[in-house]
Amino acid sequence: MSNIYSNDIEIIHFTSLGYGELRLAKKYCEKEILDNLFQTEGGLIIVDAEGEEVFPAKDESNKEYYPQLIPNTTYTIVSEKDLDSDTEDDEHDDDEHDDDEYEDDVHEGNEEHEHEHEHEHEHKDGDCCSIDHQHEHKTESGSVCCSNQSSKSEQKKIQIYQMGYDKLLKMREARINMISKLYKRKYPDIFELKEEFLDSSFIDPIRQFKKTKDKNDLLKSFTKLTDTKIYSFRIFKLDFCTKLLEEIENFKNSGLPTARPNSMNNYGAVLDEIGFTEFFNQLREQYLSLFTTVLYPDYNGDCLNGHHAFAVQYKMDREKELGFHYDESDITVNLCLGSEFTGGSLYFKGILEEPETHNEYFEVNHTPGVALIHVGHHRHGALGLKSGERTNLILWLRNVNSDSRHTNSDTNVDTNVDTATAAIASATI
Ligand SMILES: O=C(O)CCC(=O)C(=O)O
Ligand SMILES: [Fe+2]
Repeated sequence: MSNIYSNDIEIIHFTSLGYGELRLAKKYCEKEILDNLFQTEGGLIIVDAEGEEVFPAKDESNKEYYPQLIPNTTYTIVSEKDLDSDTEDDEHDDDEHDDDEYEDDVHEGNEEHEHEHEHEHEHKDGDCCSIDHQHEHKTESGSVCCSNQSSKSEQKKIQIYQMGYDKLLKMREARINMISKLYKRKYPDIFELKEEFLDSSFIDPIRQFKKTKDKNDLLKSFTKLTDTKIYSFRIFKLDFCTKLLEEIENFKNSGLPTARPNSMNNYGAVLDEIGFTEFFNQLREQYLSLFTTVLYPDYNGDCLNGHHAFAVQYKMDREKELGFHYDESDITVNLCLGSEFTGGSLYFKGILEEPETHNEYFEVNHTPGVALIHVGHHRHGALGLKSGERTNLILWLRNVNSDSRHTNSDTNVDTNVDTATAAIASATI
């Protein structure tokens, strides 16, 4: 695996059994930091690609030592606690064969989003309560009292899901804390949204609309691309896009913990984790919602109250394309930040819940500074990059109450939605 970081810092890749992946500079790979980032609570086990346990390890005199981790290598992190609960579950599970499939999902996957699938699975099965209800109904002892009707095995599933979800939240919190303490921002002034960042074609119609209340004024700078409600428009001035791109690079070169932006894209960064949550809350509340209310009232565009903001990156020697999928959002904004590239166009093939649109094929090229807006369940993918490097800012906008998969009762929906489910999968089709 080549080193993807431009300033040659030594990066270690970690995958955590069932809890996602992380990249981290070697200089941060101390035991305490790994314990915290992976919430192993002291029971850290590090396994190399050959399945050898490299930590805990003992030298000839039986003294425990911490290993030298090799850059550009992937290690698996396991916590003793997870192994313990795995064993306990197995012991109690002998008479509950119905649960086997579920147990496999929980403990053997290595993607955060597998929790998401479990959640979907529960809905398909007609479970009585969503994860958020479980949160609310949790008793002090941690047991779930969701419904008298739910069977013991269902309750157990819920508990396991809940534990995984809580752990994902804590892991996310640990990353955010570490980043807020150690990250040296390149452009500190861009972390707070200012009107001067906005392109005049974005802000002028808004000013006009506030005077006239005429929706046609608002939509003046939107170009309709398809009858299936794909539009293009500008949001930020180009020099802001360049600064944001440089900030993302600066963050990646810091070697601080970077989680995958979602379950499909391997490269990029979660902007909410590096300090942009309030920025995008304001962009959504004060500006984007005006447009989505008019354009997408039937897709929750009039009641958005949360987001997941991330950057995706494509480069010739690593990820070049993105498979066919739909987003875990109500509305998606996709803004090309640059820099120089050919290829990588997006293609769209109809909205998931609207079969009459499924024979659509619409391709659109990216232009730095230009954003696309589309229905989250509009099925799409990205064609292969032909040269250069492409970075896009993606905003998954949501009404967090409309679908339990999007909700997170631990966070204030008006200030930040996302989430452990930042895991939140784009679903592959
Ligand atoms: O590559 C792109 O611009 C699209 C990314 C995307 O569809 C996604 O992250 O959900
Ligand atoms: Fe997508």
